Amino acid sequence: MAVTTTKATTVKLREMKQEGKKIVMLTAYDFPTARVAEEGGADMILVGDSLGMVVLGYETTLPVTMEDIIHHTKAVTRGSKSTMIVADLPFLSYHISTPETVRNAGRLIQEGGADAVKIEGGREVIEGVEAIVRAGIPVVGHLGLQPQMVNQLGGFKVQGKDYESALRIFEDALMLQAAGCCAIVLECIPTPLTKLISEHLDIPTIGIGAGDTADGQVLVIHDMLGITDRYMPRFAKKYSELFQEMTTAVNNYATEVRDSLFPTAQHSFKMNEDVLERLKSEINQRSY
Ligand SMILES: Nc1nc(=O)c2c([nH]1)NC[C@@H]1CN(c3ccc(C(=O)N[C@@H](CCC(=O)O)C(=O)O)cc3)CN21
Ligand SMILES: CC(C)C(=O)C(=O)O
Ligand SMILES: [Mg+2]
Repeated sequence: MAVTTTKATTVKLREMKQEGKKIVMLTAYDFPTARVAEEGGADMILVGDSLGMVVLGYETTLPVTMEDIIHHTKAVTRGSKSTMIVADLPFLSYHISTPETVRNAGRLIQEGGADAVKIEGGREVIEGVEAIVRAGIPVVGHLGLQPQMVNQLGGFKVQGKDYESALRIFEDALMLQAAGCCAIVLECIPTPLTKLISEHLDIPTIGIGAGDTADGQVLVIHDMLGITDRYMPRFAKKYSELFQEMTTAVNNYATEVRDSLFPTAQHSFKMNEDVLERLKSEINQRSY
């Protein structure tokens, strides 16, 4: 049975912040991860473009397309009925024009079945955010480390450490709230900056590598379950070692097959003795 009984909404998110209740967000990319996130009690699921890295094996999130996100969002919505689902707007889906931005955000809702969309960026995406919100689509902002900017940043690095960049992120957060965002993800910024932003906003902040001063937390499910054998960001905590567990299971299966220990009667099907005898004599008679 689902732990979360009522689906989080934009209104509920604000209430949770006011009541000091931390918001729990987790990524999911398919039916089983959505089931686990929902049954585990997440308030929100993010179909992140990180799927390009943890599911599709790319080096960055840049190759991820609208079709990829829609395809995976459909699987996630089939796996979770009572959790608010946010889908990432992928690279190039909101950079060309405002009409194209609204169209793409709308596709994530209409085709994917998401409840809200997330968009990376600050002042440069305000026009797009306002237009999406005007269409009735809840928007989550994303500041600090914006992985879609990796080639300009020269790597996945902590942001907002100096005065100028910290002030810029702070101002961008206020502008995103004014533009109608229902929450803002803060990625890889110093904890004191997260605190300042969270205190000055009415909408909740959701941190990843942003310390304990955000109004909620988000992690990539493959990181926290330990499903990946790739590098892990330092901020990601492993609550399980599933890659190791799954590899051991595969290894045990391989050994049992090679040693003829699997399958046993338990995993096999019987045939009526009479039927078998008739079959054997018929095969003999026809001399196959
Ligand atoms: N598996 C996975 N987990 C994530 O959290 C994640 C993704 N993929 N892909 C999209 C973005 C990219 N993210 C990342 C990826 C790597 C680091 C990382 O390695 N950071 C260094 C610090 C780098 C520095 O500041 O010098 C670290 O040691 O954590 C950080 C964020 C977060 N997101
Ligand atoms: C890291 C989170 C915030 C994200 O944007 C993603 O998973 O794509
Ligand atoms: Mg993302």
